[in-house]
Amino acid sequence: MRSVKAALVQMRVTEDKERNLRSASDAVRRAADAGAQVVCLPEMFVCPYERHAFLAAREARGGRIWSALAQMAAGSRVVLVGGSFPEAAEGRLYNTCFVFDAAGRQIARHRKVHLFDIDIAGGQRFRESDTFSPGADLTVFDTPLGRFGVVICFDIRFPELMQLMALYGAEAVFVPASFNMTTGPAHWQLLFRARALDAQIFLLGCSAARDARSRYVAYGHSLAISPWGTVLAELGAQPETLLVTLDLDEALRTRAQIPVMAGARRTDLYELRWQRGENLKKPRG
Ligand SMILES: NC(=O)CCC(=O)C(=O)O
Repeated sequence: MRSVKAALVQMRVTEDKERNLRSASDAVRRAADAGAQVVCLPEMFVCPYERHAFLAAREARGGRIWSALAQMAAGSRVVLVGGSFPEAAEGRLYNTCFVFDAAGRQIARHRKVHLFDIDIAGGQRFRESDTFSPGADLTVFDTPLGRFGVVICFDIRFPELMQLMALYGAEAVFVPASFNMTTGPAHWQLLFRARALDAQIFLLGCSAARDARSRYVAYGHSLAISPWGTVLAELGAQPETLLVTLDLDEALRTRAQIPVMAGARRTDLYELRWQRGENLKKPRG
């Protein structure tokens, strides 16, 4: 069995960037001490989920946040899916996740592809595109533990993205996230289970802990779903770290038994294709 121990850090996010970095670093260290090999942080783990906070916390690659993440990975000897932070680049801002190997080297970068613009009558309203530009990459990366993918929060609503990552060999996809109190109770678990089944992969969603005093209230409920659609573990709303062991061969077993992602697709009738595939590893057929 090719097993991987993963940790999802559902941390409390405050206005204080340095305090958030310390909380993240302590949690990564504790997760590594508990045996985690890959650790994921939440979307925007350095600042509250609000436009003014995004602007105040923005930094370039190589800055304080990026360097702190690299140190966390190297110091704890884990693969680190570094949540996300407002990345300043090319005169724009992106909602970006950097991934580091256990030596602290950057091995992937995902800029959120689908920006969170919703307007629900009597419920949550948000316009992420007022602040951020969208990314344009499908992010699949190799580690000594297996081939993984990363998307950010609202990206989970787009089944094509997860299926494409599965075609490009991802066995587990990490999702730094921050759902809210309108769509969280209604859609969070359902979306993760649906996407895990669509793509026949492990899906791991890592949210910030809920803070009822903040303007944007995160749902919490970080969770891990198997390629069979089973909820392996799910947290509540409080700060806590979820530890879960993934049997990566389950993705292959599931595909062999129900060949949705392995042979049964009618590619003579329809096609699933990443338009900018030149930088990606070969798809699995
Ligand atoms: N931060 C986000 O992208 C939130 C996505 C969300 O809440 C949703 O319903 O989708």
